[in-house]
Amino acid sequence: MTDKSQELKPVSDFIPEKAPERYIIPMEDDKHEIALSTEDLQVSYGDKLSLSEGDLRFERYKITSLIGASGSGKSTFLRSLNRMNDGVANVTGHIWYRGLDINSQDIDVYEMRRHIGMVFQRPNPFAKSIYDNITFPLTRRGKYTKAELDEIVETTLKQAALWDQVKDDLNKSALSLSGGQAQRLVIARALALKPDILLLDEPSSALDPISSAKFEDTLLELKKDYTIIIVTHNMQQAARISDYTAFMHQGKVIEYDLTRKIFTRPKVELTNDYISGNFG
Ligand SMILES: Nc1ncnc2c1ncn2[C@@H]1O[C@H](COP(=O)(O)OP(=O)(O)OP(=O)(O)O)[C@@H](O)[C@H]1O
Repeated sequence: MTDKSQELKPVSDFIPEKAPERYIIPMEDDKHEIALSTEDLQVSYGDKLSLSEGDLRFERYKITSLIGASGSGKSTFLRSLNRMNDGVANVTGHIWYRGLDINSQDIDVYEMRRHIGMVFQRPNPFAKSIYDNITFPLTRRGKYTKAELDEIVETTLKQAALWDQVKDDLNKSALSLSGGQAQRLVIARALALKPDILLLDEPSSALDPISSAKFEDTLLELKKDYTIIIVTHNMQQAARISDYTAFMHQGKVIEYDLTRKIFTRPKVELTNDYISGNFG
């Protein structure tokens, strides 16, 4: 397998030649870096087109929320961004990341996923110790000393705001953690691969309000170093944590703007209807 990461250009060097005009992030100055962008993205499950006109640009070190009613295509969009729909759906169009179209056939998908990590709705720790949950994906593909692994475990658990709670129990089974702790462990596991971008699919829907609030604090802390794209049904959450929000409806991005604009003065009536609770 070729190591495509060799060819990745610094994000700052990359300005898509053919940037989709329709949903370009509303830039208020010219200091915005684009971490990832999609162009003409379409996703079909069999004959059914579930995502079209998915042209978005995601800004680096920001949180972007994807909101919309059930079945509007949010997860379909998100999962396509790191090729989780391979073998499940037909995904056409381009996903630009550091100058590469990562939707093309010759991409090393596993390597790409080290750069673009994903956390699912239900925390899915492995039936292993807390320590091994973080180190297992690393040692499968590379060589690390014990000291290096110790360091990674401590750093990522601190980043995910879990270290203080588990530092004396690293050999305990991850299955003994609470839902909120397990979700933070899964985040730590994703961070251990040092991704650029974190894709989160309704990551706090299974959490109680206190765990969810802590989780939001963790995300706000993480955005200093990571670009985060999150699917959420919780509009208060989108309004609290995200810089940008895309509203989706029936497989299309209807409106994409700064979060404060989407939630205070959306341009499209349908967006207004959705955020006012008139449907969904
Ligand atoms: N694996 C699949 N096979 C067939 N159809 C699918 C599959 N996954 C999603 N779909 C269809 O694609 C459309 C979009 O679904 P998707 O899960 O992306 O929506 P969503 O906005 O994330 O919904 P929710 O908020 O309920 O998770 C739906 O009509 C759904 O039935």
